Amino acid sequence: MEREMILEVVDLDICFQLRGKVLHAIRDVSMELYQGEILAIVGESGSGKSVFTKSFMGLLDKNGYVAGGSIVYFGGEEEREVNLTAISRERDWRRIRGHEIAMIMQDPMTSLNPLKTIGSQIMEAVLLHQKVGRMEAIKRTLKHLEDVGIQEPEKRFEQYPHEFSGGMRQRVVIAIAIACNPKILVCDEPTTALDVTIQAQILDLLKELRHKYNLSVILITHDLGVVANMADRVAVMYAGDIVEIGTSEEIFYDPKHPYTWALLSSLPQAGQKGSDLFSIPGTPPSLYVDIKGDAFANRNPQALKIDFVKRPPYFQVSPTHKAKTWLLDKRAPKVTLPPIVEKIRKGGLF
Ligand SMILES: Nc1ncnc2c1ncn2[C@@H]1O[C@H](COP(=O)(O)OP(=O)(O)OP(=O)(O)O)[C@@H](O)[C@H]1O
Repeated sequence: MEREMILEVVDLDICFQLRGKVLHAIRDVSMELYQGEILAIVGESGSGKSVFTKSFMGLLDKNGYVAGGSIVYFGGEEEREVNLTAISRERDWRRIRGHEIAMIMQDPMTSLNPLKTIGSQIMEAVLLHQKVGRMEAIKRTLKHLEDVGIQEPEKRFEQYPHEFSGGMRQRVVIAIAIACNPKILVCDEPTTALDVTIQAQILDLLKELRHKYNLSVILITHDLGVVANMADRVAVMYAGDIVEIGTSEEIFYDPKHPYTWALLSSLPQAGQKGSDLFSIPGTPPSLYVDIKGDAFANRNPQALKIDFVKRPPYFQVSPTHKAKTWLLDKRAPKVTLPPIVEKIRKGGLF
């Protein structure tokens, strides 16, 4: 089946000006997002996940700017293409933000107004984005509350955010996002602040809603474990670049980039104690200087000579899978896979 593209990013570069220096946060990134899919973006803190997705909504901090490349959105009114990188006026961003592309942040309290009932906050979004009258807006608000799994919606409508638990608040934030009728929902670490069991419920809810509302979901997380049962595709981000992208199966069972191996190796395994957990040695390179070669080379025990000299291009592994690593070059030597990667390949972990 032909998948319909909803967003296409080509050769995107994003920089920040800071105290007279330039930080190159997103380095030449290309990516496609398809209608109705869940794409997870995983990577360590500082790898650029938030900056990348904020650029789709005109939410970069004031000292940030797109230095090159394009972001094209295909779902605009009357299916018009919109070049998001060409938007500069706040008024034009407001037509996209929320309405076409909505975002859910880690801490629901930052997006809720503590002084307004949750019903009125969802209803505001309905009135603004769904162009209906008051009575219909109330009906739809109650329906959205039900859709996000909040029971007794009539009673809950009148309550304030402090009367909700953390997980319930996140459901309210999701209801507000849904009420804006977006085609893309960006979820930035939506469950990090929640208990493990609640985390799973929120992720299940997102899975359910993407079908109900035909949403494309971008799930940002630093935890590869979260995405195993959730995402259709996974993009692995390192030092401002997507170094590997593929279907969930491909990333978990046939990963190619040493950074993806390292992320998989740091997943907690059954029976492991805190001190046994593997953490990736070293630190990512500074984004203030031009990075030579493969940005992961200095942390990669199996790095080749060329990794320190020349940036790898994408090597296509399958029609849906590609990775930027010289190990995929025909001339590269065979290397041994880390034990956990071998174990997962043999079906030992998921
Ligand atoms: N306003 C800013 N000025 C300067 N640098 C910035 C600014 N905002 C972000 N950065 C830098 O851009 C890089 C990418 O940051 P980003 O927040 O996207 O990372 P992340 O992968 O989302 O991390 P986390 O998981 O911690 O949220 C980091 O080096 C960060 O310090």
